[in-house]
Amino acid sequence: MQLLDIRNLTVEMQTPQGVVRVLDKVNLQLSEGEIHSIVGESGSGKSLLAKAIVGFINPNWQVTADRLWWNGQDLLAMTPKQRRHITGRDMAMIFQDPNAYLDPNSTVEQQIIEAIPQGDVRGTFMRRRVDRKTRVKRLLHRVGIRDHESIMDSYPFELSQGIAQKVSIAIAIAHRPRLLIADEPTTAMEPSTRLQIHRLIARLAVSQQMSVVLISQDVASILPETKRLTMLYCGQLMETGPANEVLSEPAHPYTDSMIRMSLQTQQQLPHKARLPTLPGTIPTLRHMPIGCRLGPRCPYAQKTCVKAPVATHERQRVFHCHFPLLDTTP
Ligand SMILES: Nc1ncnc2c1ncn2[C@@H]1O[C@H](COP(=O)(O)OP(=O)(O)OP(=O)(O)O)[C@@H](O)[C@H]1O
Repeated sequence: MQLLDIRNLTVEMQTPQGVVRVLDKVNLQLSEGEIHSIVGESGSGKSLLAKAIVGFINPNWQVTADRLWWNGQDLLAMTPKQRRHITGRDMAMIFQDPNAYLDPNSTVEQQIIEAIPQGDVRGTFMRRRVDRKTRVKRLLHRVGIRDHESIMDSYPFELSQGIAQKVSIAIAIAHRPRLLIADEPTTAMEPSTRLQIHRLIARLAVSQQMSVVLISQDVASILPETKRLTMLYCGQLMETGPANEVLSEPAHPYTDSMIRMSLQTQQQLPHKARLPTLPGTIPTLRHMPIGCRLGPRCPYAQKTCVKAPVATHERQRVFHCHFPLLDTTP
C-alpha cells in the first residue's frame, strides 16, 4: 500500500475573472521511506500541492480528487479536526526561509521543547525538565549540531541560515513524522550549506524511516537519493517516474528543457549570454492556455496541443504529451 496516494487532485479558486484551476488533475504516489522530488518553475503549483497534502488550503477554494489517501485513509472524507490530528501526528514541513518560520522571541531550546509530544516526557516536574533538555540535545545532535549548549540558548536571529534550517528540521522531526515536506529548503543557500542540508535530509529519511517530498524549482537542487521525480508546469503534471530514468531519458519537452537549463546554468556562460530558458513567459492565472498549458512555449507544439493530452504509461513512467521525446511505439 502507498503511504500517500493522490489521483486527479484539482484545486480551483474563484477570481474576479472566474474560476481558475491552479492544480489540474495532479497525481502523486509515495511509498514509506521514499524520497520524491517535485520540480517546476515558479507558479507551477508545487507549494499548493504540499498545502493540499497537509490540508492547509484556503477553505474558499474547491479541492476535489478521485483519491487523496494517507496510509489508506481518505483525507477528503475527514472532518477538519480529524485531518488536523493526522497532519499534526504524521506530517511536518520545512520551508525556504527558516527564520520566517522560527519564533523570533523564543530560544531554540524553548521552540524544540514545544515540538516534543507531551506524552514523551513523564515523571516528576524535575524529571520532566531534565528529560526534555536531554531530548533537545539529542535532536540537535541528530541534525548535526554538536555545539548544542550555545545553540540551545540562541534566538533565531543569532543563527546562520544553515544552522537555522537545521533547527527547523529538529523541530519538524521532534514528533517523529512519517512524512517530511521540504519546500525549497536550500534555495539561496551557499553550495556547501546546501549540500549539508541535503545530506541531512537524506540521512534522516533513512534513520527515521521517513518519507520525504522535496520541492525545488530546479532539477539540479533535488536530492541525489530521489527515487521518483515529478515535473509540474502551471498546475499540470507533465511527467513522473523513477528519477534516474526521467533525468537520463526525459519523455516530456518540459523536463528536457529544465534539464538543459540546469546543465547550462551550471556551466560558465559568456558575459551577457542569454539563459537557455523556454521561449515566452509563464502565463498568468488569468490567461491559462487551454489543453496542455505548456503549448505556447513548447518547441514541439502543434494544433492538437489545445486538447489536454491523456496520460501515457510506460512501465513506471507516466507523461502527458502529444509529442513525447520517448519512442512509445511497441
Ligand atoms: N493565496 C493565493 N492567492 C492567489 N493565488 C495564489 C495563492 N497561492 C497560490 N496562488 C497561485 O497559484 C499558483 C501556484 O502557486 P504555488 O505557490 O503553488 O507555486 P509554486 O510552484 O510553489 O511557485 P514558487 O516556486 O514560486 O513558490 C500561482 O499562480 C500562484 O500565483
